[in-house]
Amino acid sequence: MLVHAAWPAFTISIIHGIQSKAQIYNDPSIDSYDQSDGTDRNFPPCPYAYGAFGGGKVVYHSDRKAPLPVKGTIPRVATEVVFPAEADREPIKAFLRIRPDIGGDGSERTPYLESISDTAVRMIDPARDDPRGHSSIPRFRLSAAPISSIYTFTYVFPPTAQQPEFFAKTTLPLVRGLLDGEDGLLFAYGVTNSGKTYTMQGGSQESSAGILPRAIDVLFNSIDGLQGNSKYRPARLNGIELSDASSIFSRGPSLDNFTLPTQQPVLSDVFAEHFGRTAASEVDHDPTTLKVDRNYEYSIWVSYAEVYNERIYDLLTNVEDEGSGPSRSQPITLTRKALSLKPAPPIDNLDVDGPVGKYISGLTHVRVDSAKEAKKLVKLGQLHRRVFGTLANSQSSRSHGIVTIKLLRKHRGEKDEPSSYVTSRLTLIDLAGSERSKNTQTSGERLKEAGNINKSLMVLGQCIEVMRANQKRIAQSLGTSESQRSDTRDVKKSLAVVPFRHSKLTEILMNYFTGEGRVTMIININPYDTGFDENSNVMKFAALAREVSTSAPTQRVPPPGRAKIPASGSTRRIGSHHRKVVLSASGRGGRKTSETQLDVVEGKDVFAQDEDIEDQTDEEPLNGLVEALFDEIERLRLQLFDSEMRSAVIEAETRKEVMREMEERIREMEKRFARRLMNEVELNETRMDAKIDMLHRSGLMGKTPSKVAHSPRKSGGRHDRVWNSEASRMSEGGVSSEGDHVNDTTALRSHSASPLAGRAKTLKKDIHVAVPAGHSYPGSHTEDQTMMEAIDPTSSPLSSLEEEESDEMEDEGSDIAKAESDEPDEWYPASSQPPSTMTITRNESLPHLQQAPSPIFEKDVKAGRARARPSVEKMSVSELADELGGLDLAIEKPRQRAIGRPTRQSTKMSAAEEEEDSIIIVQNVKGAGQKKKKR
Ligand SMILES: Nc1ncnc2c1ncn2[C@@H]1O[C@H](COP(=O)(O)OP(=O)(O)OP(=O)(O)O)[C@@H](O)[C@H]1O
Repeated sequence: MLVHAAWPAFTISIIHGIQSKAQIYNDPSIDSYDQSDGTDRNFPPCPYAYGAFGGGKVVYHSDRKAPLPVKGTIPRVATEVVFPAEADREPIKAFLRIRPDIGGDGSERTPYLESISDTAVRMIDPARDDPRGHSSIPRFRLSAAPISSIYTFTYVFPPTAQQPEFFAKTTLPLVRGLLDGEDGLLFAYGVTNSGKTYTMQGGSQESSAGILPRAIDVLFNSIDGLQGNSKYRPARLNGIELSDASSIFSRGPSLDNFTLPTQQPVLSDVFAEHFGRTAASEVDHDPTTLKVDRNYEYSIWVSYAEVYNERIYDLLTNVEDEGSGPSRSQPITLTRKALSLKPAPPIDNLDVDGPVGKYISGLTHVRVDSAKEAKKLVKLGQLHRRVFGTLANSQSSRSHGIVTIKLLRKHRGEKDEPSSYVTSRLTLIDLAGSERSKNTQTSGERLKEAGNINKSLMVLGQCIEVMRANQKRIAQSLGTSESQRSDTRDVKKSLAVVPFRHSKLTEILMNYFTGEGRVTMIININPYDTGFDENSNVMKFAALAREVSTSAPTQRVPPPGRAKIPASGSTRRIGSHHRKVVLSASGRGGRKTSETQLDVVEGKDVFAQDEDIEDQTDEEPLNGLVEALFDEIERLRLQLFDSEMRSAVIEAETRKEVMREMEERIREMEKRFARRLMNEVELNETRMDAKIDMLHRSGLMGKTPSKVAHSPRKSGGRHDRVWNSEASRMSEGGVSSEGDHVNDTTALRSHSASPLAGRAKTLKKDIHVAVPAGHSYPGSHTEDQTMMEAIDPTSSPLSSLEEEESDEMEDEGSDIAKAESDEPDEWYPASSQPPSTMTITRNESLPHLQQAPSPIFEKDVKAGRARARPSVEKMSVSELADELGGLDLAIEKPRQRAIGRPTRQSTKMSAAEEEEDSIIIVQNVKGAGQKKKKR
């Protein structure tokens, strides 16, 4: 409401507009409506509510005698008043044009946008793709835009689309409308370098003429031979005025009226260069001809304005230089005037009630009699745009270029008076790049310029958003069900005010959105070297705009009588703004030939006309608060950019650091695993040795040490040496017959056969204690100690080694370690019956071991060289061999597993099996397949 109070004139006019429409609904003659015909019910379009809604025919009935209907009741009435059908409202058309890759480096780049149909595209954030090709892994993104989105358009033009095809689909219908007396607006929206200017003007190659020169061609083709010689010219928005003979731009061909600044060397260089060169596209001629009513005579007028830094300038006026220096080194002062916007008088547009929009006061309209002239004029405007531009020698457009083609039409049979003329206009706008200031690396004057570009485009987006919301609300109030329906008059009163007045651009465009006219939007996208975020914003803008409808134009009829408006008046200067522009001219081959500094004086309301001065209400400054808010938005935007940059830097550094740490840890893990693998291999070998020892001791101890010693696998090994020394000791002392029934503790130690025994030290001890009682081995463990080592898995060297490894892995938080620890630690198959407690039964013989003669000594036994113990004799050699085979297998298993992935399971399984073979274990069976957790 604060905002409303700030713009009384504007708000009042808006309210007035709404009221004037509302009067229709309040009119007792239109007191009810009927839906009995089954058509969709719709209110006529209200230009101030900016409401377009639904489709279908609207039929209002009238009965003057009947009272105003109570909300919700729909009495049937007699008289029928037909308002513009819903079909007369049409949504803004949005065409997408994808720019081809013109990188020039020959490398094929993949666009982040792909067409999925003629009307839809999918946009996928390239940042989603990991540089290593893991596209499914999303990287950290700063962007708030969704990773992948689908956008729909009226039509999508692929990069291969050619200019003629593009023109025919997008602009030709608007040209058709212009010839029929309808208004049309087309604007190109997109970030810098996306192809807006190429689309509008064209390129330098053959057949690359843009939609503007093609539209001019089609117009002149169509009215060929029907051009009139009128004394009137277009004025304001849709009005006409008498041409003033004194006005240099009153008649065409007006190009002759322009003087090139030949006195200024640099300017003349630039102008000559520009005018002297003819691009291939300029000779293009679109042959399309549209059918027109040949009973009319036509005249075409062209104007070219630019909105730069929230000021409007005429690009079709002579460049005026004041006090330019005598030499090239001194800056040339160029002056140009900023034009003001004025509300168009109702007489200019009788199609709508109340104010219909604003026009650029004092804008030059030049009559053109041929396509060639018109194109030259546009070229001149382009040149002025360049000369006055901030980036004078850049191809980038930092202003919004607005070309308006007006067509005056008069029936041949009518008198040459204002009331006989109908004006229609087609406005083509090449908007400045929509990217944010961060990409333009601007500062000072350019920052302001970028801020103003942002502002005007932002306001355009806001207007579209508000219009869309208003239209939605009106559509809802006309809901199909009784419960949804509400009084549209109330809804319209509460509609939000569309902020057209917040920028010059939207003020100029206002009439197209609120009055009649077709609006076409071209979205230019460069999916190769333009930011994803920027293009996402462009796409969102297009998606919003597509939901807005405008009043379809109706063919205008001449007004009953036009007020005579004076052609021109005196001028006066109000204010000015100085700006420095460096201009350089380049010779052939793009070589810079001359450069000079221009002092551009941009007057605010310079040379305002008398009539304008009288009507200064329009130029009241905007509410200070609104301006301050815009400044604040810009400041916050810059702050946001700064913090985004800082975050990006921090993120990059953090990533690097984390990467370094990870690499370091992976290297350490590799080393640790290699070490562990080696340990496993060594352990397995040692375990094998222990097995062989056991076998010898159980059967043929002392008889064939040399055979074992000569085993090729173990020859010369550490174990052999131990074995030999033990064998010799045993042969010296002899093995007592009691040796068959060894002391239980001794048996436990010597046959514990745990893989832990594989450790050489332990093995030595075991072997040593196997000697008859009374012999001791220096430094040996006590029997009890050894027993505890044998039965306690945690005290074994292997277990401690595993513990150590496991702890290391867990400490590292390694996935591998976790995965391993998550696996069942020890699964005992049903047959193995896991021991829940293990007790050693003392004073029992070990028949199994005693009866197992080694196949290694089988030959000796047979040959009588070795004497088997009595108990051994009871067992056949083949039975023993079977047993051994089983033992071998039990040993082999963990060896194989150790190579793949050493686990505690494999080690303990083998240990358990060995224990079964070597000692008698009383097992308390808990159940088959029971999982024994290590921790
Ligand atoms: N469809 C196309 N085919 C071939 N070249 C193209 C096409 N669209 C654009 N280009 C080329 O891409 C470049 C940039 O295009 P253009 O100048 O039209 O971008 P822009 O959006 O107008 O940029 P700015 O907003 O800075 O003015 C130009 O060299 C132009 O010739």
